[in-house]
Amino acid sequence: MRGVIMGTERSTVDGVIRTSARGHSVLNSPRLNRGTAFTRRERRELGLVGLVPPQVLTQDQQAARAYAQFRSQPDDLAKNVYLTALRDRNEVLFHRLLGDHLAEMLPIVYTPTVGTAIERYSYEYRRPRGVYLSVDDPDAIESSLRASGLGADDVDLIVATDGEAILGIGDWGVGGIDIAVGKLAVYTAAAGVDPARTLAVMLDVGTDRQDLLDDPLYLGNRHPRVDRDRYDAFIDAYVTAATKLFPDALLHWEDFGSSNARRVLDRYREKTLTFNDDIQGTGAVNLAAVLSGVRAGGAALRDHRVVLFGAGTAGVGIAEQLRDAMIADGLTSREAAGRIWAVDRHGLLTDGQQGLRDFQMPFARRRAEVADWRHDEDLGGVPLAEVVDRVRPSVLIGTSGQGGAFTEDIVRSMAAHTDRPVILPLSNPTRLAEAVPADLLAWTGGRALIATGSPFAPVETDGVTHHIGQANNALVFPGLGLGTAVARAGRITDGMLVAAARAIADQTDATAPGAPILPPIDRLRDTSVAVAVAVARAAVADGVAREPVDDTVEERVRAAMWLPEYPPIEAV
Ligand SMILES: NC(=O)C1=CN([C@@H]2O[C@H](COP(=O)(O)OP(=O)(O)OC[C@H]3O[C@@H](n4cnc5c(N)ncnc54)[C@H](O)[C@@H]3O)[C@@H](O)[C@H]2O)C=CC1
Ligand SMILES: CC(=O)C(=O)O
Ligand SMILES: [Mg+2]
Repeated sequence: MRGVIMGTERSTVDGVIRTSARGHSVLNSPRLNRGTAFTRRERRELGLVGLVPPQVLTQDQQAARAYAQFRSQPDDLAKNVYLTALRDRNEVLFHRLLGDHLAEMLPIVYTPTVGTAIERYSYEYRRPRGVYLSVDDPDAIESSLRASGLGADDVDLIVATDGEAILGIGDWGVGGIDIAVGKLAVYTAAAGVDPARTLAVMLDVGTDRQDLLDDPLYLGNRHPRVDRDRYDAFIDAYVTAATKLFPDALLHWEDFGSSNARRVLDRYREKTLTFNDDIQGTGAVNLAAVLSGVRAGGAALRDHRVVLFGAGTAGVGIAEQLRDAMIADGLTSREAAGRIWAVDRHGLLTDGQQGLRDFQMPFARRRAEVADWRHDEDLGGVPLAEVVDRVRPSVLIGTSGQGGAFTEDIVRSMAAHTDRPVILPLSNPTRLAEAVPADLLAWTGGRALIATGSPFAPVETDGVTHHIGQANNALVFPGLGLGTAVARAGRITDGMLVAAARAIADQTDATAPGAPILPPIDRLRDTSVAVAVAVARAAVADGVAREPVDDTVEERVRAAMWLPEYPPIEAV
């Protein structure tokens, strides 16, 4: 725990924090501070007598007061700001509160409210969190990472973003750091990743959002995003420095623009311990939702037809994992790809289509195949409605960031040909969901099996309460990170992702009326344990584990989980 404050160590043997800090230095460190919960002895030894009010509270009392303060905030953004401030004051208490009220608070620290916090970043800014690396100062990358105070053995995980494709809301420049910070909160809440052993990194390469460039309060680099050569050199310098300083850390990439996301992952995935959440995490959670939905519907995965709307980072990541799962289910690679129809901003992906991107090509249909389908001149291709009419899909997935794109006509057309349509409007935040569950259930007579990217309340139809699963990569990445750490895996393999997906699907039984197709958020910790166990085993099977895994793996996973308790603290 060197990153906390000079002169502070947390023993790996007895868990005791030993610190030479005194007085305000202790209170101002969110990792050392426990405010009114410092005991009388601790107050005396740490020079705190007179600096905090006399009463000593338990953590339970502190948590009750903080929860009341949270509840009294006027709106969700204010709640987000409140929790951020709490995290900056007393990190253990923040995680205690989040863990106790996960279903209520996750939408505040994560999607959807984190999207608003990112849009408002330069206005709501109070204090920095994480490391801000600038493309204009590449020589400072290493020293900035060192300035975190963390040493080679101190970091398990770094979440980095360049802020270009935040959720579905686009380029928000430096404000994007809040998605990295939000993901880290989820890692800890869901899988007990020790927050002291993580870092959020903003890779500031500029922004193309003119409003931000014109805004005098904007806090990031005030220039357009740099060209590809400078970009790649900067990313390379970051990876080189991060892997040199923190050789065991998992490098997590979040919310990059689609071509950069793919290129960066492809460049480093074989060389280092790295993972793109939007491609791989989303692919895995979606696979879990489809496996669970398909199981409830009764037909084998290989017999399904999938229409995917929005073939960007997440969409193509999903298509790849579905294709691979269908291959595992007995189809050839060609047959499997043939069961997926991907639609993007110019309609169905077809070969030779203008603007088709490299990573989309494996999912482009032959033009001849759709020659007599209705084309929309303005769109420049076959629209979603026509694709659904022709294909009669049993699975419809949205990763387009286009709120309301799954219209009543489209959904009714789909539902006319399948008993249990699996419909996954995955776009975030909430207003960008391709459809809302209440409509989907109304249009399908309650038959749709639904999961959404952002949380939705249960829906009542014909006396059945339908619980809506949240198909968010939050079901995947925390357990993936934990399992990777327990097995000391050197790489993230496709096998580890499939194992995560299967473990999630096994956590729920969607056959009961109204049951969700994914495990609920309030069981996120158990889900993450199941994912971590499956991931650790898969790491061994794939030959990337440096730690053996045996029957005790679940115990080891649970033992590795950090808990939001105040550890013993001693003045030295
Ligand atoms: N539930 C989850 O776990 C996740 C959800 N997402 C959501 O998926 C959405 C997309 O995210 P990314 O793939 O990272 O972004 P992206 O920008 O890489 O992909 C979006 C794709 O949608 C396409 N598109 C835009 N307008 C369209 C239109 N009118 N019709 C059809 N396609 C259109 C774009 O051309 C692009 O290919 C976001 O809303 C994001 O929040 C992303 C990752 C995880
Ligand atoms: C959940 C997530 O990673 C996204 O919407 O980008
Ligand atoms: Mg994301």
